[in-house]
Amino acid sequence: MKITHVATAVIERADGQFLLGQRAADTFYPGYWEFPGGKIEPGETARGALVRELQEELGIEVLRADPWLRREHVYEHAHVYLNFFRVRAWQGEISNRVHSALTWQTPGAPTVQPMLPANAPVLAALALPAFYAITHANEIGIAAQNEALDHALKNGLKLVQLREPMLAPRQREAFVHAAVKRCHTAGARVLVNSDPLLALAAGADGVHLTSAQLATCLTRPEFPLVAASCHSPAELMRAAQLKCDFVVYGPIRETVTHPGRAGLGWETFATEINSNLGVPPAPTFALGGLSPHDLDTARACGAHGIAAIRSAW
Ligand SMILES: Nc1nc2c([nH]c(=O)n2[C@H]2C[C@H](O)[C@@H](COP(=O)(O)OP(=O)(O)OP(=O)(O)O)O2)c(=O)[nH]1
Repeated sequence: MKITHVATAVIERADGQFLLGQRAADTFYPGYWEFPGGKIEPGETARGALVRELQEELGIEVLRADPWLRREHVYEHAHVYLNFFRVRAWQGEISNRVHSALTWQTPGAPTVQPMLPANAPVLAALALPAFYAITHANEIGIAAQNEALDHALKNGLKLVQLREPMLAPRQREAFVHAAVKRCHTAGARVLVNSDPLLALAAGADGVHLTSAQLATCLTRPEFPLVAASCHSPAELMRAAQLKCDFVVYGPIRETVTHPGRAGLGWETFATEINSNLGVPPAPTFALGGLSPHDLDTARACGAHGIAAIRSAW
């Protein structure tokens, strides 16, 4: 079946809610909810199609569209390749011109059903926050890390990686058990770096695989969340094949943790995460010498968000 290329928009208001439209009666999957967008016409870029579709469907002019996820799905009627953009800036009032209804929804808590089948992973990705904080108790000490973690959780941190390969096993175990409780009490999700058994024992939400583990892991570990560290397009592809929920990719800049490893820079980062791997990559957090100030640049390059060790605490 020939592939139909589609451009789709996650249109987001300043309060974080995003827009869904209900497919009209005369379409495939009538009554199903979808992101606004449509087929890319011959000669059009994905971005060009997005701008045109949002004008036609909603009467708005897109001011900025950041590339985000790609998804491939085979329906009975079509084999689609969806190019998702995040749209946070537009001009004009949204008006409903083609859908049965429009609704604003909260990431992670949609209240409408059914969704188009291709979109389940997209909705899961939308529920991931833009910032992924990584611990380094081995460097700053366990007490200081606990204090910093509590402070960050109080300020809204929602996704944490406990990355403590250098702590002695007993200390690491105690730190991880306590940190998982701290995160859950604050409503944050938490992954344990490289140790599925400890992640399971501590009740963590998932495991974060090192790139070496990614290379040898044959099936997706059984956790609600599985993430991986990637440093090349081949590793991005492997993570996508394993159905990782997200990856971190870098380093963007040279870091204290990896001295001598030159930074990729934003241009290479953008080229590599947007390259055609044969399989669309998982949502990607940029990593390596970054702070929340870099979020805007990361998003313009196609990242989901930013991951950080030092600037997180
Ligand atoms: N707009 C949109 N389409 C999606 C999403 N998810 C998803 O699988 N699709 C699929 C459904 C369609 O097969 C295709 C979108 O093309 P479309 O909306 O222009 O096409 P259509 O077949 O509904 O209508 P038409 O242009 O043939 O009249 O992509 C989504 O979130 N939004």
